[in-house]
Amino acid sequence: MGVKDYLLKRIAEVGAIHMTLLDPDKVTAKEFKELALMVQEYGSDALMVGGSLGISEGQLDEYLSAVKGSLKIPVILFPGSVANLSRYADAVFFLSVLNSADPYFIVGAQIQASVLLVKRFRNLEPISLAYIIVGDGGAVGYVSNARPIPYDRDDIALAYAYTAQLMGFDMIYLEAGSGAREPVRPRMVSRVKQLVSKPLIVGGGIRDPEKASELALAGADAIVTGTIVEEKPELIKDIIRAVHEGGMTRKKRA
Ligand SMILES: CC(C)=CCC/C(C)=C/CC/C(C)=C/CC/C(C)=C/COP(=O)(O)OP(=O)(O)O
Ligand SMILES: O=P(O)(O)OC[C@@H](O)CO
Ligand SMILES: [Mg+2]
Repeated sequence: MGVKDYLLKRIAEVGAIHMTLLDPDKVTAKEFKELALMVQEYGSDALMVGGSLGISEGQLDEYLSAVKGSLKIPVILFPGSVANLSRYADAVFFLSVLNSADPYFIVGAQIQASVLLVKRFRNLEPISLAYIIVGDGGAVGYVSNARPIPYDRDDIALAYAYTAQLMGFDMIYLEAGSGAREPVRPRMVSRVKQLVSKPLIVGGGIRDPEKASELALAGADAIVTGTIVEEKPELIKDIIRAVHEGGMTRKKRA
């Protein structure tokens, strides 16, 4: 089974899945492996690997080849640039920053990456992703020259998300930015989810089980946490459980 189908299957089973984002720029290769195995043990459904700045192709190969074979959950690249590809991953989020003001981040980097995927990385499964930056925006908002959607403008988020669905993206990601002071608001998530049927990923600034559960209940199909596992790994077990419980509760209500 491909990675996209696996994610869809897990979403159907548990209502909402958890994905852990590890940034090779922030941890050593040894810590990377320990954290990846730890989140797998606690039930995280997939590992995303990326960062906005500071990762080289050689570093990705080194970190990922060291976990290949010992991880059962899929490794999905979350590239901050065309250089962030590695044959040791299972899939790549083929992302487009829909609300960037610079066409390079909407389609320019992607045409460069597409050639590499055909010529050098045939084993990577591309999963197209509409990446919509909200609120704080974090490093990714700055680097991709995004015009972040204000936290309270559900109507604009909805317009972007529905556009993404019409354009045929596999998945939609509402991103407040890594380490955001405030995550995307549950009301925005629930309004987008009411209209859009594509899997909805939510991330940025989610630091506790309560917020994770609230967003899963509001309609997030996948919750991403990154910074918390680097800073307070002891919290991750409860966050993963909260996502799955929130997802199951929403599924029962539906
Ligand atoms: C489609 C392919 C293969 C490449 C293009 C990739 C593009 C357009 C990237 C531009 C947008 C960008 C910078 C995305 C970064 C996504 C990401 C890894 C976010 C998480 O990083 P952060 O955590 O925000 O940043 P830190 O480095 O501060 O942790
Ligand atoms: O690091 P955090 O704040 O968990 O954000 C994760 C992810 O949404 C960033 O791309
Ligand atoms: Mg980060």
